[in-house]
Amino acid sequence: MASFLSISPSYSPTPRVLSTNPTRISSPKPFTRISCSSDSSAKTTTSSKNRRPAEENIREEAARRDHANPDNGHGFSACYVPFGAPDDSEERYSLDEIVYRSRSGGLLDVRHDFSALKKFPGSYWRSLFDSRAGRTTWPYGSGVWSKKEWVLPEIDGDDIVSLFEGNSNLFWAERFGKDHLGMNDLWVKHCGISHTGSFKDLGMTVLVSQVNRLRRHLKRPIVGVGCASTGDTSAALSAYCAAARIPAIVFLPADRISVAQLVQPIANGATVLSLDTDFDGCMRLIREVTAELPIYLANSLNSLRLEGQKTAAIEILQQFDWEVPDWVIVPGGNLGNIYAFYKGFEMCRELGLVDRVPRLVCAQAANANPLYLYYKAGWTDFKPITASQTFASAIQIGDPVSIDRAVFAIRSTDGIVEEATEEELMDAMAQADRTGMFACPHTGVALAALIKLRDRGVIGPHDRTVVVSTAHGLKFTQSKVDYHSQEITDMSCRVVSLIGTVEF
Ligand SMILES: Cc1ncc(COP(=O)(O)O)c(C=O)c1O
Ligand SMILES: N[C@@H](CCOP(=O)(O)O)C(=O)O
Repeated sequence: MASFLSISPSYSPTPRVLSTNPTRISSPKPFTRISCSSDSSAKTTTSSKNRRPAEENIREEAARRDHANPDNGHGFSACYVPFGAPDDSEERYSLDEIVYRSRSGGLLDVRHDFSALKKFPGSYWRSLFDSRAGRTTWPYGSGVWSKKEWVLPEIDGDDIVSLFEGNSNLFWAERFGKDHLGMNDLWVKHCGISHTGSFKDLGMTVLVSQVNRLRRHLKRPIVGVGCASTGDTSAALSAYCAAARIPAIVFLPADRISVAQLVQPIANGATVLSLDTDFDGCMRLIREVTAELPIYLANSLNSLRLEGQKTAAIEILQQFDWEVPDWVIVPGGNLGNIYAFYKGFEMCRELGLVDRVPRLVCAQAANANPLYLYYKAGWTDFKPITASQTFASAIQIGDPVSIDRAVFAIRSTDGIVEEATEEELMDAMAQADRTGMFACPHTGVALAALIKLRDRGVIGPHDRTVVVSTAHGLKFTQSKVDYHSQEITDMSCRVVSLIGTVEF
């Protein structure tokens, strides 16, 4: 397999543009990095053992680089449109507007100007993204901002709030695939190896950067950013807001998130409200609060988040050297992420980086399965449910805001929705741990769905399959303690590891 971090030995920040139509793509002069020595605008300095003057930081260096190359924009742009709107829809909003819903009350989507992006062939984008991967150049060292032109093309690098998120591990799950599934090409995309321990960092860097732009640059009177959360969105929001000196407020369902998750926003100095309701109740409340007060909404109802999350899909293709896997399995709750994956894959197809998209599987806990029920009913008559308690507590959601986005993603990829009972997800998680993982229960849901699809022969032994691990197991240790202590009512805990003390 190709290494994700492999940079061509003759690394050049100006990728070679292969074009069959040189007139359309004439001298794109893309993203040139200016070396300090040749840049007359650089400050004079006493020492310059690195590529930039000693007193300059990487943000300032990037600003100088952009200042010296004002044509780097290439006219890339994006705006909000109603979700599913035709290309010529007149309803559209600047990303600098504060708007979460279309005129008819439906979802919004961020739409990029594909005619501008298509001026460059897929080979150009592939080599541009590859040249930036895993480096430390501001802001492209981030896995999200390495795809800046496809994310928020117009934001100034100076407004970006990044903790160099993304570039997460995609590893070959050799033993789990072999021992439990008879598979030889099973992979885990570990989005939980991340700054706050979940994939939410990918979307939050984008949303908080845009808020930073609105506050600093455009002087909008936004007093803070708020979200409802089952524990991961709140952690990511708090971290990015703390990094940017922006106040954050988080609404959490009392007693339904792990201690590790709860302590994250507290440590980051966010205002934490623990409410006597479930996630869906917290979501209703934050929507009311953000409609009334100058507090910006950070949940994935806000389509900006998905622009960051979609980069995990692009990264998977990049890590496979732009080969497309057959299946990608994503645990679903509020259902923004399954659409984000679809969008990332589909953009790569439409812009010529790859020639097809993988089939998507959305995996839900049986105790919180509104999408699964809808799928089983042949997509007729969606009914929100009251989700029951599940060890996969971050997806205990009965009324997902992105239901329409998820249906679109599944239908467009000939996808599947599967569910996992508590016993199935906990056993799958424990089995995975025995093969060297330390999976979270949500990843257990995805693995349990995979086991079922293999048992039914839907996924073949040689199908290249990616399971998306959405959070780090260390955030959910109590579920593992309960399992291995065999303290769970009505669960046989058949993959238990004995816990005991030995006296010497
Ligand atoms: C760890 C984890 N996995 C999966 C999900 C599901 O993602 P989505 O809500 O985008 O469906 C969430 C949050 O909802 C989560 O926190
Ligand atoms: N699991 C999420 C639930 C909220 O989802 P969001 O993507 O709409 O923010 C969480 O961690 O809060």
